[in-house]
Amino acid sequence: MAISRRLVQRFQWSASLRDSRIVLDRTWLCLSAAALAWSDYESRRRSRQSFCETDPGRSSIIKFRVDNDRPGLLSEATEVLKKQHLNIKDARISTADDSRAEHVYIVQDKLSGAGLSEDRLAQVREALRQLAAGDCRAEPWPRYCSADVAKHTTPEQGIWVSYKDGVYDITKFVANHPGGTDKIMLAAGKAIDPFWRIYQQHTGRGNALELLESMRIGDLSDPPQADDRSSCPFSTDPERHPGLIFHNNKPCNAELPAELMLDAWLTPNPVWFIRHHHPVPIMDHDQYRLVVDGVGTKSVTLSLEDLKSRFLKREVVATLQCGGNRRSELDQIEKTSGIPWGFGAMSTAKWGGVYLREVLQHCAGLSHENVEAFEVKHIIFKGLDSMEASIPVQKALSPYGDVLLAYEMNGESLPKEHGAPVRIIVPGVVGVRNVKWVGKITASQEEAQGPWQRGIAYKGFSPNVKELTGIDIEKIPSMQDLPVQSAIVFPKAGSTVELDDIEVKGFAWSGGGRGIVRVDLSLDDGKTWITADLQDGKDQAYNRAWAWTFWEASVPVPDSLKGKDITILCRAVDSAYSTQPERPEPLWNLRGLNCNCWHRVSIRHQDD
Ligand code: HEM
Repeated sequence: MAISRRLVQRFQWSASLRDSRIVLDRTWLCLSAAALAWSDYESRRRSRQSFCETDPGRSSIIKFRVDNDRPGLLSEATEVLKKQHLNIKDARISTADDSRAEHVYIVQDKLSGAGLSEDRLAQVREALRQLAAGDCRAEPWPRYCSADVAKHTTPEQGIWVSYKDGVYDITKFVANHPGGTDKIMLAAGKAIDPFWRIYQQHTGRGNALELLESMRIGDLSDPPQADDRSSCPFSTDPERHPGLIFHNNKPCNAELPAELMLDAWLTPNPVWFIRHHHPVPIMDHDQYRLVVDGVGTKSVTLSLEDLKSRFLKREVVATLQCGGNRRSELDQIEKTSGIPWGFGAMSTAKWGGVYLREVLQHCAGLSHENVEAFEVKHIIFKGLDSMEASIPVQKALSPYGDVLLAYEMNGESLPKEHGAPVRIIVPGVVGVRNVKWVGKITASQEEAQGPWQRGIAYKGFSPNVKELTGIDIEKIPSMQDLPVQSAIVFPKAGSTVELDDIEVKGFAWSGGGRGIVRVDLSLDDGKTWITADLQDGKDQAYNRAWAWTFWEASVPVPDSLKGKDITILCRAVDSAYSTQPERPEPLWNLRGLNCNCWHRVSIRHQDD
């Protein structure tokens, strides 16, 4: 029976850990990619050109087909392989409806770091046969050279890439790539190593390496030389505050720790959350030029000094939140794809700069008449790091939209980390539109290009959508305003409280400038509620409440819960009387965006 039809269950070794931990991988991406990769394996093997029967290559494949699979056989087999002094780079099982199964192990000789000679393969085969009746084949992993990889650049020929010493068939994965089809296709037929040196989020904490390994089809006979560390594009990134919670460092993605969140309504600059897509660009402020152009404008070029001297300085207090904030809660239902943020991918600052609308209208001549006449719909921001995003022209030009070209943050010059010399602040709108290090602003009839606007990165799908083949992504609107949000910051999950009243503190915020009208807390899963006192941020202007509102409450512990585990939950209501949904399950989406369900914190009450 073909492997594709019976690949219903798959275990994957984390190649980087190489320990005995088996990871049961249920991600949509892995499953579909793995199923397809393995179903294609046999046919590719038959047609391969440069497979060398005698050269052991860098790894070997052990295929162990058993008639009667049983629980624990995988562990027993891996023990046998370890005793044979093998590194297990990957392990998978495909099971049929009956009790037959095929175990596939990718192994490497511990001593030589290479695949196994014919003699060693025979020994391994014999050792495995002692475990269960069935057929055991051991063979070298197919070997290809870069020239073979280069021949595979279209869906018809298969889209292949190489990474270090591996060759991968990514044909079926391309449409599901979170960074967009255009970006991944840049590497079709090539080594992805140089691309991943820039986008190092792939080799950080996420699941990209595991995904890639699931698509492996062979070894690369002429791998690129090891990275030249001195050319690391991140070597000039700024020093970072050690108190941040780092998810990645290249590029940096770090969140504000809960312990520091409520210390000040304006988050201190050094502990502001960081969400980068690239290395931090180095920019001499005297050389900085901002180009403003596009349909309905007369093109202008402005220096930092022009912005400071030719326009009134404005100040706006705004909270920014990443669209993936609280993604880790959705990951608990089923792994999504992206940084597993807690609730700290948001922070607040007083931004100083000039109104974008004043630059567009008074300097570049983008009047309301021109917007109508030239059918301008979007304002596109291009960052010097090659990030690109856009917002609707209505938001950019609204006298109440408060979109800023910011050169100050909390009274200081904008730090490099946060976009110096100039960044965009789009209050009330998802963080990714607040483009840092902005070099060009363009009025356009079209949205910005790229994965962060048109790709899947910031688009919300229904919980049913687990893979994107056949879905017209362009038709799904990209995120702009964010929904109402709140979280309990204190007490911390897992802590113990002793008093009869629990002091609970947190924040609430909503997109689109909608203020917070109420925050409710419950200790009995929403049967009864206590209303919190709103603190800093409660008096912001109608529909211009761009910053978060802090809240606190003293919640009496009922006798029935004294001395027990208690789950505290909160939900906020915004000025549109929209409130947070109860459960995360109906919010689950492929990219893990917009998680704003009731926030729950479990603690223990200690009764004296
Ligand atoms: C070939 C195998 C590849 C795999 C398995 C892969 C996988 C992934 C995954 C899982 C993510 C989400 C990461 C996260 O948000 O934490 C991602 C994002 C991304 N990928 Fe890839 N990728 C591949 C190739 C590439 C290539 C060759 C490029 C560039 C030319 C690229 C560019 C990007 C970009 C720009 C993002 C978005 C990063 C961000 O928003 O910060 N990827 N990829």
